Amino acid sequence: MITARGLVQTFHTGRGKNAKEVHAVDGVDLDVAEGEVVGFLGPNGAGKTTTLRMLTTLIKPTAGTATVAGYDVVKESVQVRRSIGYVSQVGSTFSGAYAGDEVVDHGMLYGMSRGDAVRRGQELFEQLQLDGLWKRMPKNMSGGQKRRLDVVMGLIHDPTLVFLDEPTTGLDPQARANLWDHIEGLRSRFGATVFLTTHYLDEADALADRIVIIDQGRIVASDTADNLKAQVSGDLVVLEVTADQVTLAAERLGSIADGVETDGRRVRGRVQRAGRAVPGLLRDLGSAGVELDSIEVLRPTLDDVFLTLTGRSLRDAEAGESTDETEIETEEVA
Ligand SMILES: Nc1ncnc2c1ncn2[C@@H]1O[C@H](COP(=O)(O)OP(=O)(O)OP(=O)(O)O)[C@@H](O)[C@H]1O
Repeated sequence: MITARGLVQTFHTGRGKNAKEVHAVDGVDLDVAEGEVVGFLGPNGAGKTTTLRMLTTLIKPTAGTATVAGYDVVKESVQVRRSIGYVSQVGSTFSGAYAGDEVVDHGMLYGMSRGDAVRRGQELFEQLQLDGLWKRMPKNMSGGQKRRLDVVMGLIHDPTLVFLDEPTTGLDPQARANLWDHIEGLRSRFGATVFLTTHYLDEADALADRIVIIDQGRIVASDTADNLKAQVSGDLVVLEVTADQVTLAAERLGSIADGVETDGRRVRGRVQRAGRAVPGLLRDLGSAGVELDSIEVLRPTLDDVFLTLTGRSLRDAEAGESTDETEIETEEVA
């Protein structure tokens, strides 16, 4: 459904001695199969939206090639646009009209008849729990309702491939969970292929069959969440013991764990497949005379994966990015 080879997007910002090249996307290869739900994960400024904008034909790649739904993003951009749904980060509704009218107009832009657009629009309103809001202006909707309306706009023409750019950013937890259900339904009910960007780890974890991680314009990993976690981290085992047993506990944990650290009465270390290793560890601790106050086993998170791959945590990576933003003067390519 999506194939990209060596995709590059270089922005030129500033003028004169302030001129600067921003390598927003720096050689991205992607393969997304039909029916897959792929989560495109990375910190702010990693290049997610720029990649998406190239794949949805909104900007031309500086270099590299991509086909989407079988069409070349540069030479056959019209066909690409007809084949995809796109829910942008900023949303696509114009707040001065009724929601239903906007949706119908949008469908007609894709060549649907008014009758079909109304029928499909009403169906989607119902499925996305927007019933009763057909004659409401988007500006009078809640954030969650507006976001779901964006999703309706992206789906009105029944695309088999849907791009969602940070679909749940800014939503409260309940609205997020609700939208997750709908995104899951895109595949289960409509058989759609879904490519979504996010910087929420739990979102990628919950929704995606496969996670592609991008950092500084380059893909640093691509696999299922489970495989990514299994490859890089091991589970974190945390023991709590009395102060006089910390050294002994650390020594015993050290026999099966990497990177053992102590912190007050806590001893922690990373253990491969802790589920299998912990019973033996408990016996070992028992025979060494260590009495445990508690033991906790924490499965690795995608943040651990990111940390292992890049040496930074996703949150730190984001904090580091924000100062850059103000310097940038926009100069789009296409
Ligand atoms: N039109 C533009 N002109 C100049 N620089 C740009 C432009 N668009 C994006 N950039 C820069 O390119 C880099 C990648 O931006 P992009 O929006 O693709 O990141 P992102 O991963 O989608 O981030 P976010 O999660 O914040 O949306 C950033 O450094 C950004 O500031």
